[in-house]
Formats: sequence, C-alpha cells, structure tokens
Amino acid sequence: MTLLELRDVAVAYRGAAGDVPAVRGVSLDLAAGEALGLAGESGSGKSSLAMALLRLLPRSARVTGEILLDGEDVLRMSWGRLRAVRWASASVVFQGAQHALNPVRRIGDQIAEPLLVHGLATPAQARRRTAELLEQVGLPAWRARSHPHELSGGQRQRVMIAMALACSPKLVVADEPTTALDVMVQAQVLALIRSLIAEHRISLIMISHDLSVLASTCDRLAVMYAGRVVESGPAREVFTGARHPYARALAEAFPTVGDPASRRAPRGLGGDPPDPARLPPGCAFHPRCPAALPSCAERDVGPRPVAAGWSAACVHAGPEAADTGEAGQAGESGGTGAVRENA
Ligand SMILES: Nc1ncnc2c1ncn2[C@@H]1O[C@H](COP(=O)(O)OP(=O)(O)OP(=O)(O)O)[C@@H](O)[C@H]1O
Repeated sequence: MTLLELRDVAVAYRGAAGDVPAVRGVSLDLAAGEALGLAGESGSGKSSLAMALLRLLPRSARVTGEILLDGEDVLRMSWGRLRAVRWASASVVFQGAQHALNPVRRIGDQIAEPLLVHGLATPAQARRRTAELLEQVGLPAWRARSHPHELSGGQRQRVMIAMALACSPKLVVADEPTTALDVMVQAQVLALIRSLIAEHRISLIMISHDLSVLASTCDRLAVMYAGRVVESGPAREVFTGARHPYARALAEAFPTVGDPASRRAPRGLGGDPPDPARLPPGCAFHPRCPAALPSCAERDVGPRPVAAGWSAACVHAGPEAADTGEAGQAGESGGTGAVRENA
C-alpha cells in the first residue's frame, strides 16, 4: 500500500535576484513500511524536499506539485489538520537534532511533550509510554529523569528517535541522523533505526550524503543532483550498479559501512555542484560528467527505466541508448567507464 506519493514536487526560494530552484519536478512513491534513502551532495535539495513533506520550510519557500500522505494532499491541508498530521502521522528527526534538546528540561518530559500537546495521553499514560520508548531505543527507563548534558551524543540521538516515535507515526523523516556521531555509535544508531522501522512497520525517509549509510539501512535509494532525482531504485542494485554517472561516482566515494575490509578507493568527482540560480542547460550534471555527449548540453532526458522499480535520468540508461548508438559513442569519446554497458 502506498503511504506517500510525490508528484512533480518543486521547491523554489524567493530571493532578491529571483527564485532559486532547490527541488525540480520530483516524483516518488513510498510504500507502507518501506525505507527510502535520499542521497546527494550538499546543496542537491535533499533537506528542502524532506522538509517540504511536512511544510516545515521557511516562508520564502514556494512548494508546488502534490504531496499525498495517506491520500491527503499535505500542500492543501488547513493548518489545524497539518498540526495533527505532524507527529501523529509523520515526524522528523532533524540534522544535528541531539543539540536541539532543551538543556534545562528532563529527558522524560521532552519525550512526553508531543503526547500531551496532542492530547494523545494522560500524564500517567505519557510517563509509562516514555519508559517504554526509552527501552525501545536501548536506554534504561530511569534516564527519563536525566538532563541532556548527562547523556553522550549517541544517547541524545536515541532520545530524539524516541521522541519521533512517541505518537506512533506512519512515516519518519530522518535528516542526516548519524552524521555527528563517531563511526561505532553511528553503526549502533543505524542498527536501531533499522530494527525499529521493521518492528513497527514505519516508513522511513532517510537523508544522507553517504550512499553506503543509506544502502545499509534502506530498501530503496533516490540520488539527487541539482534538485532532481537522477536515479532511483532498489538500494543494493543502485549502490553496486548505478546507471547514472553521478550516482555511480557517489557510490564509489564512500566505503562500505562497518566493513573496513571492503573499503574501496574513493574516486573524487571533479568540479562543484552548480549554483541552483544558474543551472547549466540540458542535463545539469553534463559539465562534470565523464560520459557526457554533445546532446547532454542541450537536452535533459528525464527518468528512463532500467528495470522494474529502477530508473535513471541519463542518456546512457534505458533501451533508447542502444538504439541510437549513444552508449558506443561514450566509449569512443574516452568515457572513463563510469557508465556501464547498458541494461
Ligand atoms: N532558506 C533558504 N533560502 C534560500 N535558499 C535556500 C534555503 N535553504 C536552502 N537553500 C538553497 O537550496 C538549495 C538546496 O539546499 P538543501 O539544504 O535542500 O540541500 P541539501 O542537499 O539538503 O544540502 P545539505 O546536505 O548541505 O543539507 C541550496 O542551493 C541552498 O543554498
């Protein structure tokens, strides 16, 4: 069953010099209980897209398209309805969120707050639920009486996860939930997230610039570049055999999580991502692409099917490439092998 449907979602920030397009025409589906990883370099639009899902963007942002959560369009909900949906249907673990805890309030009171504010529990029920949530995230119930400074970074991030789960949401959006943590703690928190979403059948959208973190946690991956999803598909297949040259470079830039023996040499990607206010014509990746054809500077081909549930927005992906001989030209023009012979 589909929980979340994005149709042609765009986010633009109004600026003095005109609109800055941060997200451009993204369409994605998320099934109930499914985990989707959103990857891409800094500035590719991951956070803008994720925050648009719950209308958490600043007023300067204009969001268009359709965001259907359980069939209801988030962009057209009243504020009252939106307030009820936040937390109860969908909640967010923000980037660096462990620093967002209130330093002078006890952990337990902060976890219980959404339950009490939304009238979902009496104070006694909220206390019991808080103890249960702490145990679910691997902390003893007595931690409810602690203040944030008494906890490590990893423990604080567990508290944030407990808060996100408090109202039993159907969807959790986690923006770089482990970035600030050291590698061992990162692996533990990822394992916790994996077990919680599986146990409670929660859908997850997890954001990271590290494709290996997402591949180890999520069922599907969507790779963003300059505001567009350039490749989406099954996590393992995209991580090991991405068709879009950018997604491939991103996969090669990160070692496999928790397995130092399988570290692969990171292959740097030359150049910088484009300024969204001055996107290059055609495919926005073409100036950095090792396999670009002359036509890539003129035309953005959009998503092309690679296999069931897998697509890549590249001239080298999909059946048409073989028909036009474009894949062959890439090889002759000295492509680095970043693009595989096509599906
Ligand atoms: N409040 C804002 N006002 C204007 N532009 C913004 C705002 N927030 C983000 N942007 C711009 O939108 C683009 C996408 O930013 P966004 O934060 O969504 O990317 P990201 O992939 O999540 O990056 P990061 O990994 O650094 O968080 C960037 O060019 C950024 O400068």
